[in-house]
Order: sequence, then structure tokens, then C-alpha cells
Amino acid sequence: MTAATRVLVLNSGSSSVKYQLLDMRDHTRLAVGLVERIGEETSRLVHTPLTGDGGDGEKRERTGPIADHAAALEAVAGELSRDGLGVDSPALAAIGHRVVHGGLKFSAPTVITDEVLKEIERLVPVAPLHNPANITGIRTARELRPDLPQVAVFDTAFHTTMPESAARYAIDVETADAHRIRRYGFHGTSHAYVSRETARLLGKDPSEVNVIVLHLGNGASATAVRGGECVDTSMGLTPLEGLVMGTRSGDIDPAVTFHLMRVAGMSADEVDVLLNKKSGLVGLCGDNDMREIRRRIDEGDERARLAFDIYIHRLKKYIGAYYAVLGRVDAVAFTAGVGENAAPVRAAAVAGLEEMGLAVDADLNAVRADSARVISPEYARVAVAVVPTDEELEIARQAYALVNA
Ligand SMILES: Nc1ncnc2c1ncn2[C@@H]1O[C@H](COP(=O)(O)OP(=O)(O)O)[C@@H](O)[C@H]1O
Ligand SMILES: CC(=O)OP(=O)(O)O
Ligand SMILES: [Mg+2]
Repeated sequence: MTAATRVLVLNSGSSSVKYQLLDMRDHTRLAVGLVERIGEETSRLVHTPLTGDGGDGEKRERTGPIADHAAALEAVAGELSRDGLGVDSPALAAIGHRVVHGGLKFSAPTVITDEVLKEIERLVPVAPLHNPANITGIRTARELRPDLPQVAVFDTAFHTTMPESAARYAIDVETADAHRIRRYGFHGTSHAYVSRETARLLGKDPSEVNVIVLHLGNGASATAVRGGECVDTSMGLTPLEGLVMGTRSGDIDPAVTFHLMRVAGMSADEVDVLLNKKSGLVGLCGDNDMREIRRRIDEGDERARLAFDIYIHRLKKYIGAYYAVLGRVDAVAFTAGVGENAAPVRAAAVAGLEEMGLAVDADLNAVRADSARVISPEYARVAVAVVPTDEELEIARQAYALVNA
């Protein structure tokens, strides 16, 4: 009988599923893929079986409507089967799931029982774009392999070390406690992985370094990490607080909400949709993809320019804030889709911060690479780095460690 050493990881987002199948003996990727634009006519599945020696197999791509997350996961299971990597394989040790909101209960990876699933469902109102997709992923995977441990790895877990001074909102304590209103933070799996990889890049132990991690994807968040532990993060009760994002506003005066309800006659749900789906970059200029925004700026588009400037202004404020929170900063790490790929964002975010020891070398910043790298000049006191995130690998590691514990 084959030893069960593989882990399938499902990272279900609001309209996408990213997945990886890994062999945990040496962390070899056996297949990677993505289903995007779920629920639209132009859904796209890209599946790549990998040869195991680091080389890519033949990439398979198909477009056409995929109605929902359940259908997306069926399609993924089908693709894996075609390569002899089906979820029915006895080599599979666990399925690891990214779960965005774990509330107060979960600060570590957890084997999913009916009880755990119920708690994840209870948290839907505080992660309306994310937890429902995660739940569908879990249900579908359970139906496919009821015998296999399904492990939840929570975005919120890494942030449970935040001191109360950072985690509490300055609102009435009884009301806050009655409704579990506090700052939870998200993207924790990425912040944990990237802060560790940044320490490694500097040749130091994570316990020795203070890092500001800037996870800039569709959702975006900043975290202040002191000696390997999160001490502050920009997202709050929900993934809406903090930085300007693709479709989310990030920080606003909370009074905007009741102003919109009282004066503009909007319902709570309408405000929710406005701030989560019609704000951020898309609300400011109609596009949420940083590539498209840069292209428009190059053509002289003023709205795209303003959207970019607002995005950068907020980012810079958080760098300054977390510098102050940490007192001493060893590195600022850029990660996720925008952070890893958009050199103009990195350059603009630290421009003018030389007095704080922060600078970017234009040539190093322009290099395109898949590996972690320092992009600050030799003389700079603080290392600025690009550190690719790997939420799937981190989820696989945690899930595998748990089932083997
Ligand atoms: N080459 C690139 N240049 C600039 N931005 C990019 C590039 N590639 C991806 N992005 C940005 O990354 C975003 C997606 O980031 P990602 O981390 O994959 O997000 P998520 O996991 O939240 O879906 C895209 O919306 C786009 O704005
Ligand atoms: C929590 C969150 O914002 O996740 P994502 O960036 O995947 O939307
Ligand atoms: Mg992401």
C-alpha cells in the first residue's frame, strides 16, 4: 500500500478556487490550478500537472460557464483524475482548506467536524465574501472523500497574538464583547509565511527580526510582525478595514455608513455591497486590476492616476504607522499579486521615506523573478524585499503536520 503523503489544498475565494496537490515528503507540487470568474459566462479553468522535477507538464485551459463553487470543484476533481492524481487516491493524506474567518475559537489548524463546520457557518456574516465559498469547498471535498481528514487553516489564526491594545476597537466594552466585535485580521497564512521567508532572506531567525508585510492582492492587508509574532494588522472584524483594495474601500469614517442610510436612503445590505464590491480601485476608476490601471496611467488617464495615488497614499500611511508600532524595522516585504508584480506600486509606496531608512533601487525593483529578493540599495538601513507568498504550501504543511501529530 502507498504511504499517504499527499495533501490537496483548496483556496476558495469569492469567485475563484486556487488549488495545489503536493507531496509532503519533499514539498513537490504534483498539480496546480485555478478556476476563476465562477458564476460568469466566461469562467476559466487552468490546470497544470507538474512532472515533479520542477518542470511543468502540459497546461490545460478551458473557458465556459461554471455555475458555482460546487461545479468548480467537480471540474477540478475531473482534471486531477485525468492525470492519475484523482482525489480517490490512497496517497492522499488530507485535504487542506483555507478558511478566512475563524473568529475567537480557532487559533490553530483544525480537523473539520460537524461542530467546526457549524462555527465556520456562524461566522458568515463577518466574512460574507469568503466563508460561504470555503464552506462549499469543505462540503464538496467531504462528499468526495468522507474518509479523509479535512483540515481548516484559518486566515485569522496568525493574528491571535495581537495585544488587546491593537485588537480592540474603542467602543463600549459590553457591546463589543456581547457581539464579539474586535479586530481579527486576515491573510494570516500569507503574513506568517512571508514574514518567515523574509527572515530567511536576511539570513536571520524569525525571532530576531521585525517585519512589515504588505499583502497586496485583490484583498490587501498590512501586518506588523515583531520577532515572528503579529502585533498589529490592518484588517478588522471583517476583511473590509485598512488598505484600499480591488473592490473594497478599506478605512472610512464609520459615519459614512449611517450617512448613506439616513441621507441616501440605502439599506444596510446596499451599503455593504457598495463598500465591499463597488469601492476601492474599481469604485474610483472602474478597474480593479493594477495592470489595467498602470496601462491607463501610461495613456494619461486622470481617474486611473487618482485611484493609484489614493491606493499609494493609504499604503504609505500604514508603513509609517507600523514603523511606529514596531519601533525598529528590519524589512518591509511586498507580496501577493500586486506586491510581487507591480514595481511602480513598490517604488511609489516607499518614495520619500529615505529618512526612515527606506529606499528602493530602481534596477533591482525592475527585475522580474519568482524568488524572494531584496530590492533596496546597499546603503539602506531597512531591507525592502519582494517575497512571493505561498498560502497553499503553508496550508499543506499545517494540515499535514496536524494529521501526522
Ligand atoms: N503583472 C502584474 N502587474 C500588476 N498587477 C498585477 C500583475 N499580476 C497580477 N496583478 C494584480 O494582482 C491581483 C491579484 O492578486 P492575487 O494575490 O492573486 O489576489 P487574490 O488572491 O486576492 O485573488 C490582480 O487583481 C492584479 O491587480
Ligand atoms: C481575506 C481576504 O481579503 O482574502 P482575499 O484577498 O483572497 O479576498
Ligand atoms: Mg489571495
